[in-house]
Amino acid sequence: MDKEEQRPQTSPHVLIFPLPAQGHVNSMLKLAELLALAGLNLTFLNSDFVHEQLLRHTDVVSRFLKYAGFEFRTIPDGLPDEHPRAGHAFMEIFETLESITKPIFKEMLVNMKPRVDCLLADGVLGIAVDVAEELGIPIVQFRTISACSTWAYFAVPDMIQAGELPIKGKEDMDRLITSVPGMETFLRCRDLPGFCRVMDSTLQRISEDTRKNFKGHGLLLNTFEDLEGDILSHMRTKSPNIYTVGPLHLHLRTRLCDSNQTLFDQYSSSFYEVDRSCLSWLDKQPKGSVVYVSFGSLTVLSSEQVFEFWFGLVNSGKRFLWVLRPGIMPDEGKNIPVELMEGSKKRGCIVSWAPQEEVLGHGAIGGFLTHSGWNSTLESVVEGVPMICWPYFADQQINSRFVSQVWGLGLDMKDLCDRHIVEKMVNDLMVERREEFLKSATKMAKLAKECVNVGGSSYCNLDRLVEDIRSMNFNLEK
Ligand SMILES: O=c1ccn([C@@H]2O[C@H](COP(=O)(O)OP(=O)(O)O[C@H]3O[C@H](CO)[C@@H](O)[C@H](O)[C@H]3O)[C@@H](O)[C@H]2O)c(=O)[nH]1
Ligand SMILES: C[C@H]1CC[C@@H]2C(C(=O)O)=CO[C@@H](O)[C@@H]21
Repeated sequence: MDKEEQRPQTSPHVLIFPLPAQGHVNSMLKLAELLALAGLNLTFLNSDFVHEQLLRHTDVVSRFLKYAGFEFRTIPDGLPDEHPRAGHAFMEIFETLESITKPIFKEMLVNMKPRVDCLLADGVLGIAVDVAEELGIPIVQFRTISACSTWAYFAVPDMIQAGELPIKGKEDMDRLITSVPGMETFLRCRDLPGFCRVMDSTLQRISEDTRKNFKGHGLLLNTFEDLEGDILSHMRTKSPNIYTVGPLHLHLRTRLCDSNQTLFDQYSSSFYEVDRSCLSWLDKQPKGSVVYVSFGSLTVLSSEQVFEFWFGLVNSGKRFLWVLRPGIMPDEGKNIPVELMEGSKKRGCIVSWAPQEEVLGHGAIGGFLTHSGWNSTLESVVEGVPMICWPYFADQQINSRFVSQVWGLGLDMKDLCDRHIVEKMVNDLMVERREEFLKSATKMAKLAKECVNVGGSSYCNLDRLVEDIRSMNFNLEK
């Protein structure tokens, strides 16, 4: 039987379309498997480039063969293969998604068999909302960032109207912002999503896409009520139908174990070769003694910045596991000082890409120096690992403010890159304030697990989403 004949005929056909970026594909694949477990027919639309990386570095495509109604399709993202797809240059993808991908996507939807009954699109893909409207296809949007950052982006027009944006230079960065409901007492200019620092077409695009998130059949968020309930209550005054279904990686693990599948086999959806040797290095380290350092898939650092972090880590005297992703440091030519080489030999392990979920779950990890990408933040929350936050761009600035100021799960190193500060913050997190942070991190980890267990808010919201998608297909269920 070919794929079409295999699809369960009484289930709606949902097309899932993530922004072609690691942090979006990771969470969308978790969601896709959860929906496949619920028996929906699914098409997962990757960019050609992303799909090539997944085929080269993972077995994720073969993993989904067990779901009868599941199919991968691909589409060009419009960028040349050699494009770095990282740093601020990543934003160029939005131009080619609009000019090249959008017409191909529309044509694909028109001709797809079976027809697509519902689009489940990335909340930052305005092109999907436009095409869904043109073709009259129901759409649910999944914004892969935190509720707090989504809400801040939603408020950008209000901040402009109130004269709170643009930010008026370095001396203005600690001014409190009062136009984001629920954040009036702690949100400074410097904590706004990074794109708010430059009033350009990028901010306008994301702000407009965010306003679209609050239209359509509903908004999915990879978060949970106990973490962001206060902000979610404000958001629900503008969009009553918000499904909090996260933490998705834990939610999937829980449901697979509940469905008596073989114990959840950790699978990778990485765009890079995963170096698992760091796990055996961790096995030799004392409990809670290692700082894990990773800045995600899009961050780009100068060699000066890399050396400031490196000196700070070595001078802290703590053990560290550091991910130096291919392309993170474009000006790689600098010579590495001998004291860094010596210090790293004694107490460090450096890899190009790690099995991060397993690393954060390893007993040797005592802290996480992170860029505050939302998946990394949730993965650290789930494992009860305190964080030092060094945001690079986008939603990361506001995530780091909530981690430190609202949730009490770590320290905010925003806008600083100095070896002495790195050293001090590592020691504060791992020694001086260790018990304080471990107490709040352990409590939040417990709440995360309760939300994805049977009867928990995220568990119930996912069931509601599946039923709502089914009910959209009135002509299938009678
Ligand atoms: O060595 C590594 C490093 C990271 N990861 C994984 O890669 C993902 C990284 O995602 P995230 O932490 O969200 O960071 P980015 O890759 O930077 O994600 C982009 O997308 C996110 C979700 O929209 C945003 O929150 C970020 O700001 C944005 O940069 C996570 O699942 C990690 O577990 C690995 O598997 N191995
Ligand atoms: C490069 C970033 C532009 C916006 C995207 C995003 C979002 O707001 O959904 C978060 O971080 C990045 O993945 C994207």
